[in-house]
Amino acid sequence: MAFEKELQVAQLAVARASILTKAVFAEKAKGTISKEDKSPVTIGDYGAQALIISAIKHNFPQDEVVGEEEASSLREQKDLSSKIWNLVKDTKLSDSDSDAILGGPIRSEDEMLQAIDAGNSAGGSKGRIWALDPIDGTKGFLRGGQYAVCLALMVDGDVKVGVLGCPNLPVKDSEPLKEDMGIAATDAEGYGVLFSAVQGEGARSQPLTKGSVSQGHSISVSKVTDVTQAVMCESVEAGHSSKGDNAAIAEKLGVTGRPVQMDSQAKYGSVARGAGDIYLRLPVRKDYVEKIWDHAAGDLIVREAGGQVTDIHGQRLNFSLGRTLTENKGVVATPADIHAQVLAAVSEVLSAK
Ligand SMILES: Nc1ncnc2c1ncn2[C@@H]1O[C@H](COP(=O)(O)OS(=O)(=O)O)[C@@H](OP(=O)(O)O)[C@H]1O
Ligand SMILES: [Mg+2]
Ligand SMILES: [Mg+2]
Ligand SMILES: [Mg+2]
Repeated sequence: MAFEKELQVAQLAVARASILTKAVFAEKAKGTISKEDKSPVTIGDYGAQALIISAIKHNFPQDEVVGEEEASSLREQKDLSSKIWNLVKDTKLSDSDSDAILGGPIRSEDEMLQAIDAGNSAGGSKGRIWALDPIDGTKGFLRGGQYAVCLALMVDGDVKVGVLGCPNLPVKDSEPLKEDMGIAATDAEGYGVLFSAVQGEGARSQPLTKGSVSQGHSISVSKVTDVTQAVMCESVEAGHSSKGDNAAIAEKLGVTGRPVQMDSQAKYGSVARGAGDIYLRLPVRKDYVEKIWDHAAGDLIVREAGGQVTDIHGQRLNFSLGRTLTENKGVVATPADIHAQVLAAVSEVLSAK
């Protein structure tokens, strides 16, 4: 199998970081992390980024990382930094062999800050570059809803490995999508999924555990042929995707059900395993440019599951241009069989505006 080591490290690193994000959420729920400590999401973001980058650098020292967060402001906030360090130093996988693969614990607070800083790659079309979103769907994380820990490896600008840890999604692939699904599910029985894909080798899912990873099982997009029966998913935040355009497209397609709103790349995971059929992300503002870490893992996972992912103009997402998707606007992710039909409706609605 290609990229076997990379896949294993990525899966374990995402699983370990998810332990931290769940701990942060639990502390917030208990009130141990208060608003004065900055938002819990900041603590989770930095902590998860540090853990994942240190695992990548331990195994692949030459690789670069495009990470969402950077540590310069954290260096000036000593209290916040030591709070994050207290969580990071104690976060480990319960299986010690698996934890050792990641290089074991980070050794010092300074090393933690250095790891966060190492997410500063400019990206591009040359070499091995990881794209990392330590918490995608920060709003969802805060409300106890969907969020994802997202990691992808690109080689020469092409996504080769993608991993999504979704702590609040149901384990069962066929569970129908619901808006309140997994609300504050942190560690509840039956919740937490780890999606993965390697280019050319299909997409898989398995329970997101605290210990180790397995082969998982193969997943595929839904076989929906009658688009009127499709389940659509969209962002929760109106500022991230145009709800009005989405509704107009649904009407044009004759889709009868209401769209399911969920935060984060959990939408890509849901389409990849056929729990949802159509993910539309329609630009709200002309000037917003999508970030590669918000899409790289999900793009590969959906395509490897038999889906098609393009922007609103039908172009593949181009991850080789730097930290952003400068050539693309919006996202249309569906099973390959209905993509042309959905894209046609998207074009009609958007060009009529
Ligand atoms: N204006 C605008 N348009 C499009 N996208 C935006 C915009 N502003 C922010 N973002 C990015 O959206 C990421 C959150 O993902 P979703 O939009 O899928 O989830 S949500 O339902 O809106 O929370 C979110 O990722 P995180 O910051 O990791 O949460 C942002 O990178
Ligand atoms: Mg994000
Ligand atoms: Mg994020
Ligand atoms: Mg953010």
